[in-house]
Amino acid sequence: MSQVVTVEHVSFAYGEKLAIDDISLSVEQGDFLGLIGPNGSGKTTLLHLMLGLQQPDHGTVELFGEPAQEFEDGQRIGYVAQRSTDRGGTMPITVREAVTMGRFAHVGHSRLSDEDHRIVEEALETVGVADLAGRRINQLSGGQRQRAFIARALASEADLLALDEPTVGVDAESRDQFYGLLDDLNRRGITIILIEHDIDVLTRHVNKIACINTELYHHGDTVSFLESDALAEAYGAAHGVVEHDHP
Ligand SMILES: Nc1ncnc2c1ncn2[C@@H]1O[C@H](COP(=O)(O)OP(=O)(O)OP(=O)(O)O)[C@@H](O)[C@H]1O
Repeated sequence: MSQVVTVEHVSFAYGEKLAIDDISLSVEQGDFLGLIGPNGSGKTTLLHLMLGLQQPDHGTVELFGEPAQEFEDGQRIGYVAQRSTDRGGTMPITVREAVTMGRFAHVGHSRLSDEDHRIVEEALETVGVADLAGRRINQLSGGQRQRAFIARALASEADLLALDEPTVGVDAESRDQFYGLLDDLNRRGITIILIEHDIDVLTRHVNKIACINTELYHHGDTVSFLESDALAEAYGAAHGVVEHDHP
């Protein structure tokens, strides 16, 4: 089984504040990995380190067998950043245009071929946004927009999807549909790393869990995670802030 991401003894601090402390883990091809931990426990930071978007202070990260900071094959990775359900930061382009941009990595600035257009249309169909293709991205609901982002990653033929709380602000039904779509993509062999706060939702979909709170508390299959004390330990640890449903 080939390794998609390999993290070895990685530490990272923002100034004096240690955010990631000596974490080692690997993501294998075909994994659907859930990243869980309290607020401020370092999930987004670890994801950025895994994708080569931030450089570790100590330790090494490899992406598809190459040092993450030197990794240039960007179209192999589809990254849906936190808060991308917000309308504000999104360019006023149509869904089809956004998904078509996913093909540019393959063809550079040359003209898209019929095959490229076919791949774009197939990606729109697969995630169920074909009927929204002419709509502007910033006029979609949060759930529709997330699916459009996934379509773009599919059009680029990404084999790793990384999603940071992709369904914040999305209603429960759309969220279930979205995670059903991720299950389908994972069954097709796409490796997925997902940050999601709702542990019930997370454990229904992923097959591996990394539970962190600055340090790694558990990395392994979902069943062994549920049988362990990792969650209580990570949420009880001093680093992060435990979430409450009510203030
Ligand atoms: N740019 C930054 N500068 C300084 N500190 C930061 C920065 N980004 C994050 N931090 C701090 O690093 C720690 C880890 O943050 P990170 O966003 O990785 O956590 P998280 O688990 O993703 O949080 P959440 O669940 O709230 O999104 C937090 O204490 C946070 O305040």
